[in-house]
Amino acid sequence: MKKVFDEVASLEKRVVKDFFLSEEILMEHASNSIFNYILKKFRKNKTILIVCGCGNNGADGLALARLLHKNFNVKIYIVKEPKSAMAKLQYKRAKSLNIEFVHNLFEADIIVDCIFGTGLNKKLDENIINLIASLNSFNSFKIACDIPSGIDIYGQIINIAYKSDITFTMGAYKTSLFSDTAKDYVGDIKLVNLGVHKDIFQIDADIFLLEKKDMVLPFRNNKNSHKGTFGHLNIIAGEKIGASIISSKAAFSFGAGLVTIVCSKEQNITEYIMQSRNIAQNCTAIAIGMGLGEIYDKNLEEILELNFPKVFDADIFYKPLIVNYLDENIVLTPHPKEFISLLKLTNIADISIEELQNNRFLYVKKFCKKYPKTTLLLKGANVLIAKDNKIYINSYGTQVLSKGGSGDVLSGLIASLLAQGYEPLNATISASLAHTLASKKYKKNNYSLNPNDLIKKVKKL
Ligand SMILES: NC(=O)C1=CN([C@@H]2O[C@H](COP(=O)(O)OP(=O)(O)OC[C@H]3O[C@@H](n4cnc5c(N)ncnc54)[C@H](OP(=O)(O)O)[C@@H]3O)[C@@H](O)[C@H]2O)[C@@H](O)CC1
Ligand SMILES: [K+]
Repeated sequence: MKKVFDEVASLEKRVVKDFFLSEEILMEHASNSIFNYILKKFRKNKTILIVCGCGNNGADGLALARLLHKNFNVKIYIVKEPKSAMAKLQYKRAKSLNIEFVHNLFEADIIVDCIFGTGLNKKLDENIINLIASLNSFNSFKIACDIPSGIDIYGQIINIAYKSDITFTMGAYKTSLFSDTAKDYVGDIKLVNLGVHKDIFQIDADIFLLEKKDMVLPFRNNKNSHKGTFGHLNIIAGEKIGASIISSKAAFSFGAGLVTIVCSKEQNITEYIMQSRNIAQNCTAIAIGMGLGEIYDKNLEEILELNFPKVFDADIFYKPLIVNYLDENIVLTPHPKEFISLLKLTNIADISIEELQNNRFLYVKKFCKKYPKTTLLLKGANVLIAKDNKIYINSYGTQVLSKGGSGDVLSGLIASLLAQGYEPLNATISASLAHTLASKKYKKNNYSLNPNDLIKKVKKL
C-alpha cells in the first residue's frame, strides 16, 4: 500500500529545509516527469498546448514547455500573468527560448493543464469556467499537472474541473485525488518523485492507497484438512432471501468450508448451501443485514449478543440496537445512505448524503475516532476502509459494480474470510480488493455484470 496525504506543501517545505533541496530542484523533477512521459508515449510531430496559470502550477507548465520545445510543436497559453517568483522566472526562460505563446485555445494533440494546482483558493470566474469547458470539449489527450484544475484540496469541484486522461501528482498521493467526485476527472494517477526517494519525501501517514499485492487470497497450505477447517459462516436471512443467497454463494466460492442460511422457512436455494432455523453450533462468523427488512428487536438482540465476528450490512444500519455492539468483532459495510443513518444513530452527525459525499474522509475519520476498534467499509466510487484511525482507499472499483447484488457479493466475501479466521481489517481489505479486481476482469461491457458473473471472476483471481 502507498501513503496518501491531505496536503503535500508541508512535505515539500520539509525537504527544502532538512535536505537542502530547493523549490527549483523540486519543480525541475516535476516538469521532467511529464516531459519523459510525453517523450516516450508520443511521436515528435505532435502539437502540445500547455495552459498555464499564474502560480507554481503554471511555473511547472512553463518549465515543461522549455523541456519539450524543439522535440515537439509546443504552444503556451497564459491564463493569468505570472505572479509567483518561480512562475516569473520560468516565463522569462520560456520567452528567451522563443517558444510560441498563443492567445486562442485549440484542439492540440496533447493538452497539459497547469492552471491551478494545490493553490486553488477561490471560486473560478466566468472566463476560467469557459476556458476549462473548452479544453474539456477538445478531443485531445489530456494531462493534468499535480491535480486537474478546478478540484480543490478537499476533492470537491466548486464550478467545473478539467477532465484528464492522466494526472501527475507531485511528491505524494493526495486525498483530494480520491474523493468520489474526483474519480471521473483524474484519469490514471502517476506519482512523481521530486528529487529524493519517496520514503524520504514522505513522513508517517494514516491514509493508504491499496494495491493489488495487498490482497491475500485464502490459499491452503495444509493438505490434511476437512470442511470444518475453513469455518462455518451463518447468514441471517431476512424478508428478501435473494440477498442472502447471493452472499452465501460468494462466501462459499471464496473459501468458507460451510455456509448456512438461517431462515424461518425452507427455501429453494443452491444445494451446497445449507439451511437451518438456528445458528449452527460450530458457527465461526455471522453476516446479517442484507435483505433483512423487518426483524423483532428481541431476535436481533439474541444474534448480536453472540460472540462471533460479524458483518453488518444494508437494513441493519437503520436499527438503533446495533449501536451497543460496535466492537472489534464487527465489520460494517454501509453505502452512503446507510452510513448517514449510522452517523445519526451514533450521534456523530446528522447530515445529508451530499454533505457526506463531499467530505467522505472527514466523516469516516469522525466515525473511527468514536469507534476505533470497529472495521468500517464505506461503499462508493472509491471505497474507504477504516480501523484504528487509519483509512485505506480501494480505488479499483468502476461503474461495472453499480448493480443490485454487488453489495451482497461483497458482504459474502468479507464474511467468508471472517469465518476462515481472518482478522476483521485484513478480511475487509482482501475481500474488497477481490471484489473490485474481479469486476475489472469482466470485459464484455460496463453495464451487464450480474452477481453470478462477479462470483465467477472472483474464483479466477
Ligand atoms: N512548492 C513546491 O516546492 C513545489 C510546487 N509545485 C507545484 O506548485 C503548485 C502549487 O503552486 P502554488 O502554491 O503557487 O499554487 P497554484 O495552484 O499554482 O495557484 C496559485 C495561484 O492561483 C491563484 N488562484 C487560486 N485560485 C484561483 C481562482 N479560483 N481564480 C483565479 N486565481 C486563482 C492564486 O491567487 P492568489 O491567492 O495569489 O490571489 C495564486 O496566484 C503545485 O500544485 C505543483 O504543481 C511543484 O513544482 C513541485 C514543487
Ligand atoms: K493543474
